[in-house]
Amino acid sequence: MTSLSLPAPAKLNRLLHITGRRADGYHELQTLFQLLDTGDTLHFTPRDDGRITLSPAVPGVAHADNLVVRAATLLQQASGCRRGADIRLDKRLPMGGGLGGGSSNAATTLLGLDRLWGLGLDLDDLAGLGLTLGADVPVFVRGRSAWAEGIGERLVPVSLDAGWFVVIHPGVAVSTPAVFQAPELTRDTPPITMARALQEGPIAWRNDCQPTVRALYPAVGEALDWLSHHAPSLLTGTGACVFCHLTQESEADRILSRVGEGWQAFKARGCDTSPLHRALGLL
Ligand SMILES: C[C@](O)(CO)[C@H](O)COP(=O)(O)OP(=O)(O)OC[C@H]1O[C@@H](n2ccc(N)nc2=O)[C@H](O)[C@@H]1O
Ligand SMILES: Nc1ncnc2c1ncn2[C@@H]1O[C@H](COP(=O)(O)OP(=O)(O)OP(=O)(O)O)[C@@H](O)[C@H]1O
Repeated sequence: MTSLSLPAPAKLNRLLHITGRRADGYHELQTLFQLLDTGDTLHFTPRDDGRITLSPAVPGVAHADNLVVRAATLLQQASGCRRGADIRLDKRLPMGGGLGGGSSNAATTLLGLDRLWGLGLDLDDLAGLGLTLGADVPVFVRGRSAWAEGIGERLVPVSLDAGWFVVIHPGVAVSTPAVFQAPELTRDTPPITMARALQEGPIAWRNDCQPTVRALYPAVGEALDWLSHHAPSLLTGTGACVFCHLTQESEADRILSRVGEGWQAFKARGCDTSPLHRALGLL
């Protein structure tokens, strides 16, 4: 195989409950991951000398810290593969946006290089490797919108009401560790069953991080207030992005045409199966 171009889609957390805190400081969550048909694109070309190159560099992220490079190196170590790759990353997703951009880049790298290097690892192996890179990586490796528990690694595929989403980035980067360290964060939401969450539907869905993020980042609150005038709106992950769900594309276009300057906004379609897995013929 000479080269491979693959999507790295975004996710939204349509519900996010924090149900506890583990001894290692990580938080136990219940969440509904919604995959989107929009995201970054990665291009992989094999090398025989074992080197991993990445271009262009992601501003503010050192080469060795980039989740693409970390995923590629981890895969080399886990498989004993001596091949390398030149990787190009077309970045569209905002960083620190709660859209899982870095995690999705890592998942696409794991699946892309597994294919390019002919390793034949299965999705269980790749999801296990991915979890060591970040809590959001496994859902992108498995490629299905899902109900998730644990720190995001116990996944049950679900079919969500796909429709359209308007996503607004209010121009601030939110630090995920800072939100999870905030003393006032709700950490004791009683666990619910997946069946109950799905039965209650979007009207009842909320994000336990939202009050803390509103307090720490007023710009996020402003975006939420503005979008809520058009449709019920929520924070995704730890932010900074906020979103609303719409049945018609024309409603999304109408809202987008009114978004003021200073905010980055886009529309995307929800999907139950990842564009990555469709591109690889896996689902
Ligand atoms: C909030 C979510 O976006 C929901 O999808 C994810 O749980 C965050 O996943 P992520 O960005 O992949 O997070 P990681 O890179 O694994 O963790 C970043 C930091 O956030 C905190 N963290 C993250 C996830 C979690 N369940 N509990 C935590 O306390 C930890 O301090 C961790 O050091
Ligand atoms: N390839 C990458 N793309 C984006 N961020 C990266 C990448 N590699 C490392 N990072 C680091 O990871 C951090 C989180 O980036 P990411 O785009 O995944 O945020 P996020 O959308 O808030 O993710 P999540 O929803 O998983 O919390 C960035 O601030 C950056 O320092």
